[in-house]
Amino acid sequence: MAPVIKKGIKALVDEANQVVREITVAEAITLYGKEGVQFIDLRDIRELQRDGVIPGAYHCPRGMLEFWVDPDSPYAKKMFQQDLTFVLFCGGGLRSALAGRAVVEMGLPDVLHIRGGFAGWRKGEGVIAEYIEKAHA
Ligand SMILES: O=S(=O)([O-])[S-]
Repeated sequence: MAPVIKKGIKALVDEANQVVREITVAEAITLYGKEGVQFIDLRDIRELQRDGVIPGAYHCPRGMLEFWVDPDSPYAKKMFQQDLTFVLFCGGGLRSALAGRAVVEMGLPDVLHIRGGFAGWRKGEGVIAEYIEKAHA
């Protein structure tokens, strides 16, 4: 028998959106490129390769976010130890809600996420570019 899911994705995302501020694509476009604002791309690498990227966004796969944010983690990244407004996005705005909630609860002070994610950004004619593989030295 299939397990009974007591709290589904809709409830989880709705709850997350009470904790992390969701912004529209139009708001995100006005923030894009501003000093002190860093876009964070939570999508899987295959999504970047297939759909393209927002230039300047920092790629942090969803599964690594909490580990990269916590300075005490062995995987901590300097990117998240800065006083920045972090604008999270994923493919459609669901993963970024859950991710945003997690890092707000961890103590990151200034976190937003984009409603509709990359798909919404593209529809709203936000800047996108082809993904370019980084050369590894
Ligand atoms: O998390 S998602 O909205 O990209 S399916």
